[in-house]
Amino acid sequence: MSRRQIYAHFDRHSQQARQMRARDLEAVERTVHSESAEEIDLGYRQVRLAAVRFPIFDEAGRITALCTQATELGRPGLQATAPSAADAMGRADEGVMITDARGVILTVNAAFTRITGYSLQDVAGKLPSILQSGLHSQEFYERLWLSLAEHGRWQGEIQNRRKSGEIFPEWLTIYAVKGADGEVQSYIAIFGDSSARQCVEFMTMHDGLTGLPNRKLLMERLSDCIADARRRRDSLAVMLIDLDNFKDINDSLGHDVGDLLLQQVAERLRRCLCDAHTLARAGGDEFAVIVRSLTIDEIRRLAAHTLDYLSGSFCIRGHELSGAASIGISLFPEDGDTATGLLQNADTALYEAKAQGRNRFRFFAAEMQALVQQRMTLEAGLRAAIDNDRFEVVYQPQTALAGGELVGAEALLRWKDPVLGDVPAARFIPAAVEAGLIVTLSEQVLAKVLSRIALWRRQGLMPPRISINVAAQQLREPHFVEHVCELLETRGVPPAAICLELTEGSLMEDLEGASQMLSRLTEHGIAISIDDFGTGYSSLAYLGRLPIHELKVDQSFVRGIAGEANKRSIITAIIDMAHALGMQVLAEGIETEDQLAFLKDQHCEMGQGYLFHRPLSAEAFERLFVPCGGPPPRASAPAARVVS
Ligand SMILES: Nc1nc2c(ncn2[C@@H]2O[C@H](COP(=O)(O)OP(=O)(O)OP(=O)(O)O)[C@@H](O)[C@H]2O)c(=O)[nH]1
Repeated sequence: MSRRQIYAHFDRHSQQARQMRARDLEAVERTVHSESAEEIDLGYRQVRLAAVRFPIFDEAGRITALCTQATELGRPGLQATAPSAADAMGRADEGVMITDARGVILTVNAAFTRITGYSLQDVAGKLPSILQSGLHSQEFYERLWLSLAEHGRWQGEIQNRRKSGEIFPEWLTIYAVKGADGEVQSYIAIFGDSSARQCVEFMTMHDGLTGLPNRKLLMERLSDCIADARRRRDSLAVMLIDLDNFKDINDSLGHDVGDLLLQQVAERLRRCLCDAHTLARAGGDEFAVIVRSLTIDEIRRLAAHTLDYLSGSFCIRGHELSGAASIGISLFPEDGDTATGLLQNADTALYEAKAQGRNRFRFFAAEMQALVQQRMTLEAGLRAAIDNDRFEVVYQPQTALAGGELVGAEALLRWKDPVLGDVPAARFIPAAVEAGLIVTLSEQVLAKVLSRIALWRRQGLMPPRISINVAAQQLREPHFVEHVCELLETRGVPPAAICLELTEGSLMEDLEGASQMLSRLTEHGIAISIDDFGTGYSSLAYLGRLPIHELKVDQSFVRGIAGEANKRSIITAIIDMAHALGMQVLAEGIETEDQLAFLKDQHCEMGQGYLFHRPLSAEAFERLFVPCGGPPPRASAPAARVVS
């Protein structure tokens, strides 16, 4: 190619680029779609195109992109005539419908027939309402027509009905085509499911993981449904479905497995809820359902059915996982008449369902708001108390029943909040569990107690063995044993100086895992005590297999010593069996001489309670220590016996 030919080649292309750009700019400036017939010289052949340009708008009505769809019309010479609109429409992938200014359908293209099932003969002369699904409110259509009148276009997702009766979502753009006099001459509606534009729009309105409508689309649909329910005086409810303890699955098996579970849950929900209800992913592990035209009883049954349906296990990468969930429900109009209000109150009801133990549904009730508010205040207070180290550890002494000497103490938490005042442990511990703060809090206490023991030892004092409570959630931490050992080592505290107290329930959650963990703790020389013994359902046969040093008889039994023969029998049985298994027994909540006498009679080794001491501050407690040189307190744990 000569230099002149090369220049000519580039000239031709830059000229074509300028022409195309001019057409793009024109479509952008006019903010309407435009159609044109174009010829492109590819150098090796001429191409004739029917091009349609669509501006793509953001929510504020600004143009964010321009989409050009061009269809080759054939080589010049093969097709001598200029492309007609019908020709371009016939080749388009998207459904196209053209109406006159009154909305009467003039023509449709082949893609329209493919998507809707209606031929041109079926719809010519009819109104587009032939496609209506009945799922949109009057207000929805009013907004559509208003937008067409004001801006000359409308764009959005619409649920339409095919000739077969099936309802389908489509991304629709309608243009009002005006004549020179400014009057609307016709409307062009373009819809389909194969263009990049629709794909982009779909992505902004749908959740990428599950393909469900996202929160944005949920809010739009909910607003439409509210308007529709108001107009038709129909019922409407919002169900918020949140998976229970989903975080544990992410934490233990990884986000990938969590993602797969979310996808399968979405699929199961799709199957469980028929098309009449709109399902969306509201965010995280939360799904929302817009329930239309059901009575309260029907909604109740739907919620119970949904929980049932989800609670069947899911098999993901070889793991059997639970899809158990909680549901909060709000009703229109009594619980709110806006999308935001209904969702907020469904969320409050959901919070209540979680607080009451999960795997249940709750309808919103006005009094829940106060409860939720209280819990949120408590949770915020807890977070601040943890951050600002506002918890005080007090020590309740433990006494040998036979000789009366000090043998240990249980570290107990006290919280005096600047706003909430004294908050009892029975209130803040469950709240910390509920808020997912119990592990952080327990670790803080452990570190605090070990630092105090280290300080006493540095001061030459000889503290007795200190018992520290361990939460069930801590046992699930994979590096719990290492963490405890590291804390002991860095503070220079011997393992025998502490005893870890666990509840029966926390062991029974995963007996195998707990057994391994306890073995490792005792191998390091740490004593183990079972708290609140007798209140759970664990059998001594199970516990006998675990390396446990001590059983604590729950104070409810001790309180019953005076008047309830069965409580006395239970205590006797616990003590006898514990001794047979090589464990010592400590009775909690001893308040009277009679209780003490009975327990001594049964050879219960130790006790704690107001009869001996109330919980004491660290300073008051240390005054009980035996001075150096005196008889040493029993700081070392008795050997645990494992019965196989
Ligand atoms: N795998 C995965 N996890 C997500 C996704 N979005 C949010 N999450 C996680 O989902 C969890 C949801 O938190 P919560 O609902 O408070 O936790 P939960 O364990 O289910 O607790 P409850 O709802 O109180 O039973 C968080 O740990 C998020 O990190 C996602 O797309 N994929």
